[in-house]
Amino acid sequence: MSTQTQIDQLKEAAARQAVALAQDGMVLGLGTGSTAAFAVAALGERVQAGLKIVGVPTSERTAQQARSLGIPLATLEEQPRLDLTIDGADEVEVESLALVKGLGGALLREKIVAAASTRLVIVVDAGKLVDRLGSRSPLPVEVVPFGWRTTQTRLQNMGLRPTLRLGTDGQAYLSDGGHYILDCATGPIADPAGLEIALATTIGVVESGLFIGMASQVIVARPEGIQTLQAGGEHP
Ligand SMILES: O=C(CO)[C@H](O)[C@H](O)COP(=O)(O)O
Repeated sequence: MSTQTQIDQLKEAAARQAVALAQDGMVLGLGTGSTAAFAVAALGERVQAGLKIVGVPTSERTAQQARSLGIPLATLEEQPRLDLTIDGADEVEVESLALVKGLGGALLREKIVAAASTRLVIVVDAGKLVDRLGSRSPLPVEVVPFGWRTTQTRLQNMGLRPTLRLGTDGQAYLSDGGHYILDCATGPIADPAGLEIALATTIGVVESGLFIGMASQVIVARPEGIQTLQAGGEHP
């Protein structure tokens, strides 16, 4: 079996554990990415078996998958409070459960949905765990297309190394919101909360992939078993 197949099996098992938290009557945020897709698939099975929930998708991609599985969907306007969101992440800082998200391109909608959720449960494989955010992944920053090079220069002046994300067609990648993404090499980030505030007040920036103080629980797929990290300490 290839390593990738093994990682996928572990991610699927961890995603199923997250989906086991869903209960009748809940409004659920549906994340985006390959791990979140395993969770949506498992949720689809539970809905087909009779679970009564409503999902709020974080991307057009996830909405399409959920619809194909018969998961009832709502907008945030229809369901402004969510009980639980299940999503993936690109990096998890072990001590704080701060996250980098957005390599899948859905960071803005993911952050809006996460902020409306009572609980945000993140599912990752162990390779995503880091001591400091920025150690293994670039930090995606969603920006307005108009004047994006001036925004890029502002980010460079903050010490980041931003590169415009391209789509498979070689053109600038467009998020569901019609924005560009600048993937910023940062190196280990000493003060993620400070950087998030600095980015939020940078002209041209729509949102950053820093999710600080949002995750309530991280379910980690490890070859030796599934581990749950809770905000405030590991779960037995
Ligand atoms: O933030 C995301 C999408 O915007 C994804 O959750 C993140 O990129 C992880 O994706 P994957 O599970 O495919 O590794």
